[in-house]
Amino acid sequence: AVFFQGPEELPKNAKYDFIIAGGGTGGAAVAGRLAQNRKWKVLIIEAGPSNLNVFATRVPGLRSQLKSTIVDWNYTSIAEPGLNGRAMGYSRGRMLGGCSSHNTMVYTRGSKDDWNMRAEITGDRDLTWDRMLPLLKKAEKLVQDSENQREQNHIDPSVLGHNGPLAVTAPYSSHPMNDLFLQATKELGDQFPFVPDMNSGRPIGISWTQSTIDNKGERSSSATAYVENMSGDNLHVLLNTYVTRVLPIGKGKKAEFRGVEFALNAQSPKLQLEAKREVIVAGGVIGTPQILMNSGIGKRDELEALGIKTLVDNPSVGKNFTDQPSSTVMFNTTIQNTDIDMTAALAEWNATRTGPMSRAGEINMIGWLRLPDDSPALTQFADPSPGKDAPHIEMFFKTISTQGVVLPPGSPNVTALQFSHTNLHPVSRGSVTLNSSDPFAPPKIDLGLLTEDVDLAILREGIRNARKLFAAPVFANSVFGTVSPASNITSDEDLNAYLRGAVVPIMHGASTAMMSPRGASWGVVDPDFRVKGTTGLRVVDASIFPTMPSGHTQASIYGFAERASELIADSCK
Ligand SMILES: Cc1cc2nc3c(=O)[nH]c(=O)nc-3n(C[C@H](O)[C@H](O)[C@H](O)COP(=O)(O)OP(=O)(O)OC[C@H]3O[C@@H](n4cnc5c(N)ncnc54)[C@H](O)[C@@H]3O)c2cc1C
Repeated sequence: AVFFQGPEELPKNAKYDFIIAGGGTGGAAVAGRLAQNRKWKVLIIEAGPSNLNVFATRVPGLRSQLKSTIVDWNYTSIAEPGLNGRAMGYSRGRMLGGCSSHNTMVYTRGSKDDWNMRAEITGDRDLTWDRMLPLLKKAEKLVQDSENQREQNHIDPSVLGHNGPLAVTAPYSSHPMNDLFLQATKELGDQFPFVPDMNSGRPIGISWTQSTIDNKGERSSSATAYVENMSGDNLHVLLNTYVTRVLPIGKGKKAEFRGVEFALNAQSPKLQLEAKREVIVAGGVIGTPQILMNSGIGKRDELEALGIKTLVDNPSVGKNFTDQPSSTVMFNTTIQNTDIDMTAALAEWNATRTGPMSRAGEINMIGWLRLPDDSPALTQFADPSPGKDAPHIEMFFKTISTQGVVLPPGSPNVTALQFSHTNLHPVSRGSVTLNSSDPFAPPKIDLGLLTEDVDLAILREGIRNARKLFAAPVFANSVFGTVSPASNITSDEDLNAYLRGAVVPIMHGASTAMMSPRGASWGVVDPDFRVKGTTGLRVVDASIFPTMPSGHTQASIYGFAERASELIADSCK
């Protein structure tokens, strides 16, 4: 690819077939695929810098150092009514690769039911698990970890793709917790069976974690996979440049939005370019609705109240914001801690690309819980999961440490097994709306978390079931009661109070430009990713998700990006 550090460097009279607004996970993936046709000139316009000079994006173990830096948008939500009025920090990557350049790298395709439900909601049979599988595999490249450890029984090699650009592996440490979990799967096999490969379509139980890390112990992102690895000089990347609007060209019946307006910053002049074929908006769950609304595509009365002329009246833009509510649960434990000597670990990574810095964590197992049918959450409320192959809760085991444990003053130090405990299929919805007609002004973000009682009920049952998991015989002498929530917090009322004070968004925001059937009176894009009521304009990122996956979001985005790339290429034949 050819990089430009700002609009002044862009060649005069440059002409592009496709312009991608936002070079994040979806945007860089679709750009890289389109640019494989060397006859097409493709331009990415990305608000942030290149990933290439950001050291911490390369080192898996340094990922948490990227949050709240200049390569993060550092959004803040409103005071959330469901979270005791707490305003939440909301991290989004602001560099080439977007969130895939700074996320935790967990790679989860979700369950078969997720994709089948997406097909049902959108009326597009091509989104079923069976039909999406070849596209997911097209993105993936199963690699051995950088320590060349045997992956037998950690990954089923027949499940993942082998020839795609995105490296996926299951690196592991020698921490004793991994074996303890395997023993627990034998003792509690009914509810927590061992899952040989969590990406095989039914992630229910305990499995080895798969990560987007390559064989050299470095992060694999949409930037490294699709821009660095595969592109030629027909892919141009305009960095540090903010897309303010997409613009209609001509005066057809359906507005042809092939124009893009952009600027270095709020003080600099706005420039325009016209794509010969299409504009693809990929600004992510917040950036995409913001760009659409600034362009006059949104709910008429909301836009007009800000003085923005409505070009396409679509009340769904920015609505349906969905994220998975999560709280850190902690169990008191005497198992060996996972603390590492950062300096030594970094020296090891620099020398040999091995050790703790080459992994996303020291505990390498992940837990997926499907609540039993007679669980109070499912007898009181309609089951929000897409089907019996889908878990309700994810337990992402993070650390065993005294660090991060917050107890009342004067309490003795406690070493805690800490994990994020996440409701994968929330029913609560939030929104992204504009605060002003200034395209640079951060939008108003309402996460909407825990505004529906069923979401609390699922989390409560998740905690109760986690307590059952750690009551397995194998943990009898090493894992004791929960310290967060405290062991005496057991009633619905007490758990609700705890959760409202503890839940945070897991940062998997989606669905603010949701895909719906062609002709539907709701939704923002058709199943071919085209923005309803327009031509020449598509959206490819997490904002189009019809539903959340039973897991993390990046794999779904790569799958959608692969599909969009094929549809776009087909429509240009
Ligand atoms: C801290 C964190 C940890 C996570 N961990 C995981 C994980 O382990 N596994 C997983 O699967 N998912 C994880 N996720 C979620 C996942 O990474 C995201 O859902 C996904 O990468 C989002 O992809 P996207 O294409 O929708 O948007 P993004 O990747 O956010 O891309 C949007 C891009 O558009 C750019 N942009 C926005 N507005 C403009 C504008 N006006 N002009 C120009 N450019 C613009 C942004 O800078 C960005 O590069 C995590 C997310 C976070 C924040």
